[in-house]
Amino acid sequence: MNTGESVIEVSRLRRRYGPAGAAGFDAVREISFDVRRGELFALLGTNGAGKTSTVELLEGLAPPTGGRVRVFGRDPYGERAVVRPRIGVMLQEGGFPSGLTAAETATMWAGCTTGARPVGEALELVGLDGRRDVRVKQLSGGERRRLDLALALLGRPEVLFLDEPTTGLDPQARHLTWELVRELRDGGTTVVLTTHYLEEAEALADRLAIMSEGRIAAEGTPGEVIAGRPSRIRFAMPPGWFVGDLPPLAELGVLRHSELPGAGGQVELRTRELQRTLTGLLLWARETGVELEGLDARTASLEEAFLAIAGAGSAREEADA
Ligand SMILES: Nc1ncnc2c1ncn2[C@@H]1O[C@H](COP(=O)(O)OP(=O)(O)OP(=O)(O)O)[C@@H](O)[C@H]1O
Repeated sequence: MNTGESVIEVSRLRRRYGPAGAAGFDAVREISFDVRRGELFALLGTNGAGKTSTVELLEGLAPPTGGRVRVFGRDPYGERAVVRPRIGVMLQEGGFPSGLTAAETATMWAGCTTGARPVGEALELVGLDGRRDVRVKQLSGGERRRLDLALALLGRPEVLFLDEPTTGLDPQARHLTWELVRELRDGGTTVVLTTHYLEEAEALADRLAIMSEGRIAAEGTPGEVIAGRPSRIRFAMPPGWFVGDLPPLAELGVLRHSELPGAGGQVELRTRELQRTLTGLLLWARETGVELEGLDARTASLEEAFLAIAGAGSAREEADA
């Protein structure tokens, strides 16, 4: 359903807290990206990277300090009355009176929503139809998250903002939420997701951006973001054999190798040419009759890419470059 048309356009966006000068803080530093209609776009980053500060600008909750944001071609802050009815926002902890039931909460929220879908339908979408008469305070944490999602869906939004939608959900409820989000996306809803679960981004996102210190450090499809990271090969050398016995590693395309401490001759190789390195290694093993125990080869995961890009693993990964 991605039509190529941009529904969110962000250009050199800035957000600063506090006064100009050293006393203030630049949380969002000239970031640019587009989100296309029908696409699921994930915003990732470590704590404090600037995700919430960015999303709040997209939702029209605050004006940017600089740059430009457009949703449906409109200014979400200056033209909030036009933009707000077309977006759905799943808040972290909706903050509703906990004495109300799930259905009463949704009914109250529907009263503030233009063209709201029936409350029963919204609760059914998130699998809470059987819990409609339960008070919010008696819902589990995961059920409350799903109620937050039901409220965001009441207005049949064209653009849905999901902030950590599966935090506190058990694996089954998480997968149900993923299915629902996919169905919404397949039905044409544009979704902007912030999450700390990298497997969630990998499972759902058409494209993603990784924020670090207020900037976008990487952007693209999950495959594109991962592609730049080296793959990993692990095995154990049999007794009496050493890394120095392997063919020249640089000729096999190995960027870096390490011998894992205390792990019985475990060797780890990093390569951007997995097939070439692996072929060379296996040919050598056949020629010498060596058994590479526990041989394991894998392409980088989004988590590895994230750790490298967002900084936590930067020093080590820079050595690969
Ligand atoms: N109202 C505020 N006043 C001053 N600084 C703020 C304010 N809100 C956020 N910040 C700072 O801006 C930076 C970005 O915060 P933000 O909440 O956008 O990050 P985030 O990526 O959403 O983090 P998290 O994953 O922890 O939710 C942080 O350093 C934070 O301390």
